[in-house]
Amino acid sequence: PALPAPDMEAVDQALRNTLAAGAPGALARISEGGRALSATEGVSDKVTGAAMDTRARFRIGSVTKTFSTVVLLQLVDEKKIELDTPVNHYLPGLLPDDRITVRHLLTHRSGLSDYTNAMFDKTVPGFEAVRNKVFTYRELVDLSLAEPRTGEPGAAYQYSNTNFVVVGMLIEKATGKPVAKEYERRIIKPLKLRDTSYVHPGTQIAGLHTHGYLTPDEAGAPLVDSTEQTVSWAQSAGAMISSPADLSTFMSALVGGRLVAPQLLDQMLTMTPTDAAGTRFYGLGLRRYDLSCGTSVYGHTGTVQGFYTYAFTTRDGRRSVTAMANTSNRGVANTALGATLEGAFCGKKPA
Ligand SMILES: CC1(C)S[C@@H]2[C@H](NC(=O)CCCC[C@H](NC(=O)C[NH3+])C(=O)[O-])C(=O)N2[C@H]1C(=O)[O-]
Repeated sequence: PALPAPDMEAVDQALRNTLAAGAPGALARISEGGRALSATEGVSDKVTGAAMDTRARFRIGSVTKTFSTVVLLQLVDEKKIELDTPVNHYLPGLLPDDRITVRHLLTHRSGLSDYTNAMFDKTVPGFEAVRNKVFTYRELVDLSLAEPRTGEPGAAYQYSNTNFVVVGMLIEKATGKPVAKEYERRIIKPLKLRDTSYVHPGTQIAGLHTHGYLTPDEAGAPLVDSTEQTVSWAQSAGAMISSPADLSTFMSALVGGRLVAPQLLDQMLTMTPTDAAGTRFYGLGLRRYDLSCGTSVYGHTGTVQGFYTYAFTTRDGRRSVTAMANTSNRGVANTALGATLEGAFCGKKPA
């Protein structure tokens, strides 16, 4: 059934609420049938006062995980990697448990702890300590292995960046190439994503881009411009740069079967619940949200210092939405921003 028209009033109200919750700016871009509806509020640069611009690039954080999953599943299709084979078969001795499989990584069921919890326990000091640092994948995995594991392999969903750092290692081992090359060759070029790039360890966002502002833990403390960083603490788990239009192109191409073989896309879309309400799910490097109007949308969220992103599409890929606020560590901003999805996909609420 065709979706109701987006409720742009509700979308814009969600953006205004996001600013009221502390974001300097927020945007939403809805693409459908070759047309786009956009809404922006506030500023993309607190110094110049430049307005938020849906054409501008920004850091997408963990939406990168879906790009990494696509590359890995293409390698599975090419018989270079098997989903239910232990990671240590490909990377001998890396993990302390031979039972951890490639699939456990993509479903966040490996039990490997997330090193970023300790790394960013104190938000601004943690960020300042790593913003110009360059880590090897191995160093990031070792940070995780220094902490207790969160459970037995396969036992439970427990989100961990470590899983997708290991995915990056698998991609580089199987291809002999840096992940940047594989993203470029397998996704960015074929889809003509002109505003999407994997930059590591450079700290700049090239071209027209939005500034991101990290909200400190201390109430009332000034926001920190966190736009420039290596994102080396995340790499294949979160270092991608993109734009609202490119993310919608990517997500609708993904569900439309243009990136991953049908039987592997089915596995990507095979979801397990991640919340008590039973409206949030995770498959292989992909989230599903069940919205209040009964529509299920597929995509990923991203939190990287100064940017919070939602990038979702309908199962048929006909309507795709990117929403972004240029602050992070501000839970309410994320919650307010999330309401854009309801307006964009569910349309006007019944009176
Ligand atoms: C599961 C998440 C939320 S966390 C994960 C990843 N982002 C990170 O791991 C960075 C976390 C710290 C970022 C920082 N927060 C603090 O420092 C708090 N002390 C901030 O808000 O900028 C990403 O992106 N994912 C999000 C996702 O997938 O939605």
